[in-house]
Amino acid sequence: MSDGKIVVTGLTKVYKTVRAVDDLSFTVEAGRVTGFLGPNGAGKTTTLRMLLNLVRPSGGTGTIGGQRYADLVDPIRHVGAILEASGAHRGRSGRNHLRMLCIAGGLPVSRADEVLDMVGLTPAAKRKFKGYSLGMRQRLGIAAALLGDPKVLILDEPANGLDPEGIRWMRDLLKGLADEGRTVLVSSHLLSEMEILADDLVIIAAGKLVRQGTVAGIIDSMGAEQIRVRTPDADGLVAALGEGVGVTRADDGALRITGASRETIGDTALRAGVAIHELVVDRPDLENVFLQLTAGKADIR
Ligand SMILES: Nc1ncnc2c1ncn2[C@@H]1O[C@H](COP(=O)(O)OP(=O)(O)OP(=O)(O)O)[C@@H](O)[C@H]1O
Repeated sequence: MSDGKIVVTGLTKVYKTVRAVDDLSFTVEAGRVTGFLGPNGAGKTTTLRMLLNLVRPSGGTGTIGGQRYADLVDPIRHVGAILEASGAHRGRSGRNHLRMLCIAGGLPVSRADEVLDMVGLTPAAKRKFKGYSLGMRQRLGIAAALLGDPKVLILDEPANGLDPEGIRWMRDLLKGLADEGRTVLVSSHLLSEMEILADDLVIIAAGKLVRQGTVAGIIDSMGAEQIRVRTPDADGLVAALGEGVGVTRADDGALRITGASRETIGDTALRAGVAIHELVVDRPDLENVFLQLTAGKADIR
């Protein structure tokens, strides 16, 4: 595999009555965490499964490092994936589960203990899988994905079932893996978490691409930042700010100002002798942007 870039071109999956994925194209760069977002039924899981050769596309292609997954030699050494809360034999220990995967993948069994350590499961290594909590199962899934030290990670809802400490751990782990130059493609419904975790986003709805770009770029594209100001002399402030500044008065009495920075507003108020009781920068958050971009496309098809 030359690089870890994922390229999806015109990917399509038609089930009998449903176009689950519809002429979808996007790219995912190495060295970055890319969030894969979409409402329920948007086609995320189907897309990831097509990339991993688990679902046959009706059209289009998905390649990883320039090759289709099916053509990769030794895929465990190139691509690690979690597609659902990891399954394992209920009576088998986490360590033995991983050792069996090592044997199946032609890896030294000592690798099992290394990845158990990476995901913080060493204390539970000998415990049976049936006694694992959902969060521990997710960690075991990540451990399995990391076995072959892959350049590319494809993770469907990896934070499912994790508690806040587990979510933070996952964030640090995935960011660290991307910093090492790996490609990390991760689907999630946790938008506030994605806003912190991801560098780039691919947003789909009803099987089609809605937006691709950096997190900041996508949020900024949905509207300029606003400054919320409270003052007992709104008219005085508006007059002092002059032309070229957009001001709306919110129901709660605050002014919402666009076209002027907080520094300009503060300095102008000082010069005009206008008291300021509150001055807050309001950026739209990813949740708002996501809901705007996918409005009406959340789809039970
Ligand atoms: N095997 C299948 N047979 C028929 N329809 C399917 C099959 N798998 C998925 N679909 C349909 O394809 C569409 C996309 O499903 P998919 O699971 O890929 O979406 P998703 O974005 O992962 O959704 P969620 O966020 O709810 O997990 C849905 O309408 C779903 O019902």
